[in-house]
Amino acid sequence: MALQNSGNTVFLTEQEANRIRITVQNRSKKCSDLQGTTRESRDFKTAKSQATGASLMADMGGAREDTLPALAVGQPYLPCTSSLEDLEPMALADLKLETHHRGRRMTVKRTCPVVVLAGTSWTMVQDDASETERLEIVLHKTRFGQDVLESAKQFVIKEPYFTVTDQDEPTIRIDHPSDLVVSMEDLTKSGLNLNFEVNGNADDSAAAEAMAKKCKEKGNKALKSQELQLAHAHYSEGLKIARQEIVVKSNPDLGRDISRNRAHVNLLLQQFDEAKADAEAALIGNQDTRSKELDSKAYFRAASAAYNLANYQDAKGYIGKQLELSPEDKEAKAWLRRIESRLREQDTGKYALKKTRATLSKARPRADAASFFTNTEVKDSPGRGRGLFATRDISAGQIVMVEKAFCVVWGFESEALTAMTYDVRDDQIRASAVGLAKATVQKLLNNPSQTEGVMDLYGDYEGLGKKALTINEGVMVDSFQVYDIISRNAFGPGNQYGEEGARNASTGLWIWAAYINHSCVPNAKKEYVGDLMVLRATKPIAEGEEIFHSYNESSDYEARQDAFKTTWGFECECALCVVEGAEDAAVRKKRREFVRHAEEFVAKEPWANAKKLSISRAQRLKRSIQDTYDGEKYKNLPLVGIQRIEEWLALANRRQ
Ligand SMILES: C[S@@+](CC[C@H](N)C(=O)[O-])C[C@H]1O[C@@H](n2cnc3c(N)ncnc32)[C@H](O)[C@@H]1O
Repeated sequence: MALQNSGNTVFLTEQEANRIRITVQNRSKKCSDLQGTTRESRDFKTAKSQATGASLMADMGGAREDTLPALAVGQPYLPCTSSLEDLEPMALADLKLETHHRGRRMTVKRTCPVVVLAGTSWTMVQDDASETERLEIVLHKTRFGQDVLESAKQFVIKEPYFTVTDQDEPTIRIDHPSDLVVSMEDLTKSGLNLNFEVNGNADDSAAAEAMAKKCKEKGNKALKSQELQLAHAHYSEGLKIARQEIVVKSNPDLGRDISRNRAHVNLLLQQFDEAKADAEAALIGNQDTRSKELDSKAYFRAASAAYNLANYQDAKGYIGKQLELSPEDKEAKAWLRRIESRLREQDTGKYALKKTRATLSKARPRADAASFFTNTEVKDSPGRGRGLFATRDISAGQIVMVEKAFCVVWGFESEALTAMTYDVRDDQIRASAVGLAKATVQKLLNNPSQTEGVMDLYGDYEGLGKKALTINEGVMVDSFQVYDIISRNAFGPGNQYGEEGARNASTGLWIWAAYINHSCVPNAKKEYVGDLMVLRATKPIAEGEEIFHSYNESSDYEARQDAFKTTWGFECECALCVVEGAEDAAVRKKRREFVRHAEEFVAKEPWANAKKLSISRAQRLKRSIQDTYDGEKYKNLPLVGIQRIEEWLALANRRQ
């Protein structure tokens, strides 16, 4: 992840790095020693107090505002890809340490309050045989703003992974949120038998209809009190019955009504794929006034879902249909204008960026704008994997591409979290945007149609592959795969709304821009308007030429190479790095010193009221850096070391 835009470079002392490394390596060793060991039965009281003590110790580093929590990226493992009904039940007593219990599932009840820590949440659970164990959810502990473990009392764990914490505490550990199924029955407390017996007689159909109606009413009530998840659960329960043949035959509109209502809840929960499908399933198609009114509502919901999925053409189609049914609907007309603006941006690359910027604030940090990609295409870039290439000539200053972020987590949002991660696979410690990875997983769980776009991005770990895999309980998302992709493809949109530090840097994922490779002599530069990335050409780019931007703008050759190696896993061989790398290390050291003086000067001296004396000093500083460059070798290359002091001089001279 590139944190350079936020100005928050994360430094880790050798001592801290070693502490993280040793903790993780010790745990890995412990885990392999313990593999397959039979679990010891635990008495609830002692287990709970042991776990509490250990977890307090574990969170000490993570709870302080001025430190970054350290997390281990252990050996990744795949999420469960089987439906619940294809898994064999197991009991807590069957657990073996450091084992993934593939092909098994376990139903447990929460028996104590949830302990919520910086990166994890844990609680104690019990099975039917009254055995007790610790259950921990790592990072993905919240969903729809609520702690997952707190949201229910009963859970089904798919293919439980039984391991130990860094403090030697045995625990069932959940890394992939799709491996933890929150019991619907527990949420709705209805105790309904959803597999309604279909005997085809009238009594059965009346009873089934009554049951589905009851679910719908409960859903409506929950929606009214803003309990969205609960409303969704009731509607889903109702739909399971209303979509059974016996009810479809006797009351086809019931399923449509519930679908229409669930479409609304889905929009509020940002589950746009299901919102769209529900809205379509709600369509009646009759020409009476009531049906037209209801269909108009359904089309509006479908349009809203499509808009949020950036399918503006679909959104236009749905709104068009709505306007056929309700030609005077003012809201629909306003939406049509909005959608047409997005289509214009998408097709022409013409934006009202000043106006868009003016609409942004901390309360509304995301831009209402479309992406523009037609000047670019993804192609192979020899030695660099894939890259982005110009499909036409682009002049300097012109827009190359504009992209609305797939996901941004702003520093002031509760999800923002940067952690130091130690990856046992390549022995590297990195500052990772774990908050962004978590938000991305969440977004994919909510909208499986987006999976392929994200999973096709560059990463080292193949995980579940590129396609969304869906089973009865929903889509499966491989969290390790997402972390991997985020660490190679995320950028920082900068501190646009304040409240940002190393621990909570703003970070985002722009899928199309993620195909752009790095060069220290780039031909494009990115800027941000909220979560909109605008990439402009800094020099003329010819059709077919590769687009490059800079992942790290440091003027220090060693620091740059280190960042490329650690964060991005490559060695930069651009023209500038070739010349700089061939220089005597003593020359680079001298330049580094001068640049440091210049940076201190820029930080201390405001250019606005700069006196002649300060300007002369700045000129001297610039010259001293300039003199470290060999004019002949750097003839066509940027002198990156002088850029900051040059900017300062330009501003100060303009004021004179
Ligand atoms: C954001 S992705 C860029 C797209 C990527 N090349 C792909 O195939 O999807 C970042 C990764 O691209 C590769 N990369 C980017 N710039 C490079 C360069 N100048 N030289 C070699 N590899 C580069 C590195 O593997 C890096 O981790």
